[in-house]
Amino acid sequence: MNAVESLGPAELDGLAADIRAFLVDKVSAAGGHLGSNLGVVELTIALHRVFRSPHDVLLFDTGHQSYVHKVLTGRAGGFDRLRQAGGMSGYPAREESAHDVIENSHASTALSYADGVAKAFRVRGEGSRRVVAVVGDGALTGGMCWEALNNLGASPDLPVVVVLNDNGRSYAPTVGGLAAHLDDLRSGGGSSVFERMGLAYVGPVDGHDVVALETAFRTAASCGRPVVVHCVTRKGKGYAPAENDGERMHAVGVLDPSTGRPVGRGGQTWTSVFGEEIAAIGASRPDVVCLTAAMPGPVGLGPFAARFPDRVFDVGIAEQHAVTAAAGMAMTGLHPVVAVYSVFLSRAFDQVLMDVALHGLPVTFVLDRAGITGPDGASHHGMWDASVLPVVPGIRIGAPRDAEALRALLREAVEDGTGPTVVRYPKAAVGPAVPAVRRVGGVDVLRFAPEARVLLVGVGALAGECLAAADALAARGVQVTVVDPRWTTPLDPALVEMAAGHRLVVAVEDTVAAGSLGGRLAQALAAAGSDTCASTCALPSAFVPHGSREQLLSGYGLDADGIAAAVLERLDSLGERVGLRPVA
Ligand SMILES: Cc1ncc(C[n+]2csc(CCOP(=O)(O)OP(=O)(O)O)c2C)c(N)n1
Ligand SMILES: CC(=O)[C@@H](O)[C@H](O)COP(=O)(O)O
Ligand SMILES: [Mg+2]
Repeated sequence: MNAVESLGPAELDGLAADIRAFLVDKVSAAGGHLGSNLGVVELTIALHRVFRSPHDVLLFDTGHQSYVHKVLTGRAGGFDRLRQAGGMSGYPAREESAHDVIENSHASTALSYADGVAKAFRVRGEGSRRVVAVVGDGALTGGMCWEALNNLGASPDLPVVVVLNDNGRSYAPTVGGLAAHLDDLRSGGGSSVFERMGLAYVGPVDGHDVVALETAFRTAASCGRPVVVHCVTRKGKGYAPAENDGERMHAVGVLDPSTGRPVGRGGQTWTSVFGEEIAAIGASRPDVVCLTAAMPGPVGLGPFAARFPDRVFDVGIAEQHAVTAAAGMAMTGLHPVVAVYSVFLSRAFDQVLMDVALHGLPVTFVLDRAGITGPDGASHHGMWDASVLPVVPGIRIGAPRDAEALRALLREAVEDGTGPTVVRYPKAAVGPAVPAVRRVGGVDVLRFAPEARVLLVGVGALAGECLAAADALAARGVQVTVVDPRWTTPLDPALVEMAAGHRLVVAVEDTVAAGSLGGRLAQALAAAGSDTCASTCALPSAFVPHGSREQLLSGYGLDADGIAAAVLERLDSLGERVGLRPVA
């Protein structure tokens, strides 16, 4: 018997209140997902009273709403270091507990996992084990959910319980026909789409009444076939600052719990610079429209939406649809800007390749949270796009080093009518302006040392670290020229020519080394017969854990000290480290 099974109704109410207070206390201190977890307190308590985790398998779609599950499975102590390096993950983590299954924080996957796990139990003769998938109304707007529902509807003997956590919103209110249907169901209207597809339907259920939830879950558990339990909840329940917040405090930084106000954050971010500039562009370019996958606020489309509400399209958590709908818009004379987090574009690679690039369509992808993001861990770092997308024929990828460069690259991107363009930047405050001393071809020279035998190629936001590294190296007698390629794909011939004039070129990139600019530069130098040694300071093809962006970048040598050390090491290996002045 687990900790919650034996509790009576009064004790259950007390437990729910205690958990809510605990969540506000811990998440306001560490940052994390607050509104979503406040909304699933009773739901998760009821789950653990009815189902025997881990014998029965509990799956959380997206996983950002699994904090209560972690409390109920013995991990309350982990919240003091939530999402910190070496601390507890903000998502289910298999190494943390046998109760955790899905580590991927990308939405709309849990029903497919459920279909697979349940079919595997049947094949293995373990058909008595129930499979429960908790999915939000936002995640349910994702196409994979409907692929899974289609299969579940064809498998009447699978004991899968789909717990639909319907709070009516992702960050913003959930959009589309599904939202209208769920509204109908909430008001008791007609048969559900789920029943029409072959699943059973239980609900709507008050998602904050543990007894009602238990009854519904027991009914569902006993029907031995795929069933949807439609739970109606409130995001942010029990904490007024969350309940009154425009995004219900979906994802927060450190807060003052008494007021809900952010503590210590502020300053210009890449996102805010984008938001201002795209709104300015929209004023002079009526053909520019913007698309978001349920994240208008987080990607910075607020200013554009305020000025041009008819030119912003929130498609729900449906990146594949966003990209191909944008292709349709581009085919029809518009210039769409698809604003998504870098890592979420991964699931729409085919759409970028075959719906946009194959047709040479002018779609601009603005990828926020590119590179190491930090606290959201392995399935959130935007470390793949700049290494995967360069294979797309005709694509151009730009990485700004400062706010002015972002504005310029964005304008160049929306001016380009020949094919897909990408502008990518990290989850960080925008650093100080980094002026160029001159431009050669498309390449900005940031620091020129006439006798330099070393060329540092600083990509995007890491250009500042490269300048600091060059200072450190100069103090030790190693002269370095530093450049910013601006557009990292396609490779600028001026960059190749510049690199060929040096003994060593090191590209510094917030992306996976395989497919990086440094790798492509090495290939181009070899093809040109150059004996320049080309190298890259980048990320490994690995799943990088959570931590702060600064810590993780430093750990991978992507800060000034690490870059300087890498240059010295490579010079050493080339026998070029003569006459080195000792560190002062
Ligand atoms: C593929 C993908 N796109 C976007 C996101 C960002 N994201 C995280 S949670 C969320 C909203 C989820 O809404 P819902 O499923 O209703 O859960 P709730 O927070 O309301 O409980 C979004 C858009 C994501 N995790 N995965
Ligand atoms: C779970 C999810 O994908 C988002 O909520 C994400 O965690 C938000 O990330 P930011 O906090 O970087 O906006
Ligand atoms: Mg929701």
